[in-house]
Order: sequence, then C-alpha cells, then structure tokens
Amino acid sequence: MDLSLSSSLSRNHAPLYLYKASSLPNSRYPTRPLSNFPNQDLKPRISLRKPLFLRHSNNPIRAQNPDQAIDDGFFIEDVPHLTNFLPNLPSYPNPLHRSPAYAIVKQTFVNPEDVVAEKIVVQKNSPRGVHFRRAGPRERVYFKSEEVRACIVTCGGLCPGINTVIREIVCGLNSMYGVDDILGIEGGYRGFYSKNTTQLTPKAVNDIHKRGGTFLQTSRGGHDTNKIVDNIQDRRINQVYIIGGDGTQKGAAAIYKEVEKRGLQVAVAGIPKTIDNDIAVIDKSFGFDTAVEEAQRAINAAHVEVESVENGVGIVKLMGRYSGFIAMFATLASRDVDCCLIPESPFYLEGQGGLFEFIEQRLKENGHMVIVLAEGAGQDYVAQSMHVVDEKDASGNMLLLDVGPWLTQKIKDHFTKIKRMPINLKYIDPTYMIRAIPSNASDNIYCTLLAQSAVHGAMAGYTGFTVGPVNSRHAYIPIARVTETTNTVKLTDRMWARLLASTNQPSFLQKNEAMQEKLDGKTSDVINNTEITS
Ligand SMILES: Nc1ncnc2c1ncn2[C@@H]1O[C@H](COP(=O)(O)OP(=O)(O)OP(=O)(O)O)[C@@H](O)[C@H]1O
Ligand SMILES: O=P(O)(O)OC[C@H]1O[C@](O)(CO)[C@@H](O)[C@@H]1O
Ligand SMILES: [Mg+2]
Repeated sequence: MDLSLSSSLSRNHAPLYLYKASSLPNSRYPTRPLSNFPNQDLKPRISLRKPLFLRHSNNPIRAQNPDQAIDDGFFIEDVPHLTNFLPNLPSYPNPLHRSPAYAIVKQTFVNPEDVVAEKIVVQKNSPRGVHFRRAGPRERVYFKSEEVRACIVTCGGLCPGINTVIREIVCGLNSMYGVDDILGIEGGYRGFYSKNTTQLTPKAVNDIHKRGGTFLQTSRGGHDTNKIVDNIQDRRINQVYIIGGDGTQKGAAAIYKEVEKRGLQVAVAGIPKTIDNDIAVIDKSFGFDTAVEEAQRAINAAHVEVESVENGVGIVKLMGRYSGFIAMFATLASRDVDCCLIPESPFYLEGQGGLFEFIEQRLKENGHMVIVLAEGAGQDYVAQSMHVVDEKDASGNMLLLDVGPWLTQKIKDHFTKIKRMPINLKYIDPTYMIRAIPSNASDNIYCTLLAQSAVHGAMAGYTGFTVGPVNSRHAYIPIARVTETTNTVKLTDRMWARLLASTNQPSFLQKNEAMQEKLDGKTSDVINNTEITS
C-alpha cells in the first residue's frame, strides 16, 4: 500500500483542494474539478485520501479501496495557494530549519496532511465531516526572506489585543523568517491610498502590546478594492496582513480576488477581530475574554451601588450588536446579575412574565437587582416607541438605537408613576471601556498564535485565508466561511439554559412564541398588542 505521498504533497498544495463538498447535505461548497488546479498529475484524489482514511480506519478491506474512503464523508474546505494561479512559482526551504529555537522541536513543520475537524463531537457512525487545513509552518516557503515586503492594516472597531497581533506579526516575520521590510498602513483600508506608510520594526512595536487601541489607527468605510490593489502593486507589497471583523474580512476577500485576477504574487491573510465574538467557525475571537473580564468591574460597581440603597436597580449596558456573547458571559461569570437581555432573545416589559413583573418580584425578595443589557437587545421594541430614521456608519452598518436610556426611563416611569413604588436606578454604560484596554495574559498568548499562524500561512504561499482556532487547533479557513454567517447566541444551546438557570430570569418565550405565531398568521388576535408595543 502506498503511503509515501507526503513529499509530493509538500511540494505542491493543489491536492487538498479536492474535497467532495457537493455531496454534503446543504453544502455551499461545490466540488472543484481537477482541471481547475495546477499539477493535476499528482492524482491527489487517490493519494491523499488513502492515508487520511487509513489513519482512521480499522477495516483493512475498506482501506484498500480509496474510493470508499471518499464515501466516508470526509471533506476539506481548503484555502487558495499562490501556485493556483502562478503554477511555476519557486519554493525554498523554510528558514526555521536553521532556527536554534526550533532545533530540538520534535515536529517543527506541520504534516501536509494535517487537518482540523470542524465538529469535534460526532457519533460512531456519522460521516467524518468538514475539515480545515491545520495552521503552522511548512517545510517549504514561497518567498525568499529578503524579497518579502509585508504590510499590516487594522480596520473596524477596537478590540483588546490588536496591538499584540501587530507586534507578533512584525516579530514573527522578523525572528522566524528574517523579514525586515514591514509596512504599517495607517487608518484602515483608506490608508492604502490616502496616507504614507510607516516602517514597522521589532523595536518600534516592542511595547505596543501593553497599550489598548491600535498602533496603526483604524477606520470604517473607504474600501476601494482597485485603489487598494493598485497601491499594493505600486509599493511592491507581497504579503498583506489584514486585522478586522466581518466587514474587514469581506474586504480582504475582495482584495485577494483582485490580486488573483491580476496574477500578483501577493499573499492575503486575514486575522479575525471582533469584540462581539460574532465571527463564525472560530472558537472565540481575541480580546473577548479581556472584555468580559473588564465588564465584571462595571457589574460589580452596579451591584455595590444597588445593594447599598433601598429598591436599587442597576443597569449595565455592554457591547454586542447582533450577538449577546459579552452580556451572556459577563452575566455567567459574575453571579450578581439578575437578568441578562440580549439581541437574540426578544423581551417584553409589561404583563405576566414580563420584565416589570420580574423586577418587582426581585426587589421584594432581595431589595435590589442588576440587569445586564446588550446594546443590540430590544431594538425592534425601542423602534416602536420612538421616531426612527435609519442611520448607518461609514461601513454601512446600521446604527443602533440606544436601548440603555430607553429602558432606564421605561423602568423609572413604570415604578414611580404607575406602581408608586420609589426605586433607586443606577445606569452604567461602560461600552467603550471594555474594548479600549490592553489584552489580558491569555488573550496575549492567543494573539501571538494568531499572528504566527498568519505569518506561517503567508510564507507557505497560502492566500485568501483567515486564521483562527477551530476546536482549539489553529486552522486556515476560507474567508467566505467566516463571513457568510454570523455567530450568535443559540437560545436552544445549553449555555443559554445555564444562564437562565443561574439568574432565574423569565425566558420571555411565552410571549415571543405567541408573537411569532401571530407573525406567522397562525393566530388572529390572541395577543394584546398594545401591551407588547407600549
Ligand atoms: N462587503 C464589503 N466589501 C468590502 N469591504 C468591506 C465590506 N464590508 C465592510 N468593508 C470594509 O471593511 C472595513 C471594516 O468594516 P466594518 O466597519 O464593518 O468593521 P468590521 O471589520 O466588521 O469590524 P467590527 O464590526 O468588529 O468593528 C471598512 O473599511 C469597510 O469599508
Ligand atoms: O462606535 P464604533 O467605533 O463604530 O463601534 C461600535 C460597534 O463596534 C462593535 O464593538 C463591534 O462591531 C459593536 O459592538 C459596536 O456597536
Ligand atoms: Mg462588523
């Protein structure tokens, strides 16, 4: 049985494109024909699958037939490689071969067959499922160190750890690959064509991980693919590191496509950044833990304030446009929170099972309560009670209505005017404080791994990819996979149940279900609509 394909695979990266995604149920990734890829003489369909299959098979009969391995339901969603459109690109031994730091490492280079499973929990007989290429250094690289001219850009909102990622890209490129031509693009995407660049050296970025924000500045809007790629060409940049959220990654995909269209030897690597933790596929976004930790300070303050007065009600507003992860995790971590309101779980104020009833009950029981409110919670509800003009930011993101003051006023009015029950309401809005701080120790390490994975990937000639941990293993993920959906809190998952169990707050499900039925036209006028919209 031929298991000796590693060397041919490490020479060329086309084989792993051959996945069989079209046969996956609801697959969005059609199988790409062999003829789309260079070096098709390697016959990867058979060679690759044999050992991958064999590693997991105890059945020698099935293992002898590689086609049966394909039926095992094993798929790879791979990332592009420069040799796809530049088939004659030379490769070189990875300089890490000579690195004293890696001298006694058991396996410096990632096995070309290593993949990371998207789903870690499977059943005995379930298909093996979707996999991504494992991140890490490769035996051969597609850039000579002295010919690399890299650039780094940061876009979108802030997040703890951006500076650590910048620092570690610069230091990683320099210390592992001997690259010393690294440009900082200032002020986000528009910086490519409207600003001068700054030279980034290990010395220049040495201390920046201790600061919040972005050393390179950021912006929203201003993505002009042609102008950006013109500039990349004019400046002879051949590695582009792009740090940003979902919008930024869409921009990175557009840049990659244009680079490919022009046939440029430019590796485009995306590093996902979002304080909201709303990026799909990856386990968690960097800076998220730091933000949750910082949110504890605001929650603690609210708790101290409200337990020191009679009928104290504390409201803490946290970030989270469409995903309530920060609010959910901050609530779970704190244990001082009585109610957590997130965008995914519409709430209502009045009537049975509503928020007012719950507040009254908690005040009677404990004399105080704390509410954590994600900024995107109850947006439809708020919109119903105020005149709304749709406003967007420079990137086209809808600007949210400020649910914090709205809810504060609603609660005050209800208890003082209607219930005649004096309450002490303290509203805390630490919105920007939780994302403007430096990353904590574990986020720093996470950022380092992200940066190094991106550097290894670009040096190895991969392009149009995003890096990130999938089930704790860093992987190269096609950009479209992380931008086509958004990660949101699943109300049907056990984590939300844990939260409900810890706060004992209403689930608001009864009314929501009734509302949904009404929207679906299943019921006529069962619901008192004025109650819901007031
Ligand atoms: N569909 C798109 N195609 C190309 N560029 C885009 C697209 N969407 C957004 N961008 C660009 O990406 C940059 C950042 O986008 P945006 O402001 O939405 O932030 P983000 O990256 O999503 O980060 P976050 O939402 O976490 O703050 C902007 O310069 C914007 O012009
Ligand atoms: O005020 P800015 O900088 O536009 O950012 C606010 C938004 O950025 C985020 O932090 C990330 O998308 C959101 O939670 C928030 O709504
Ligand atoms: Mg975004």
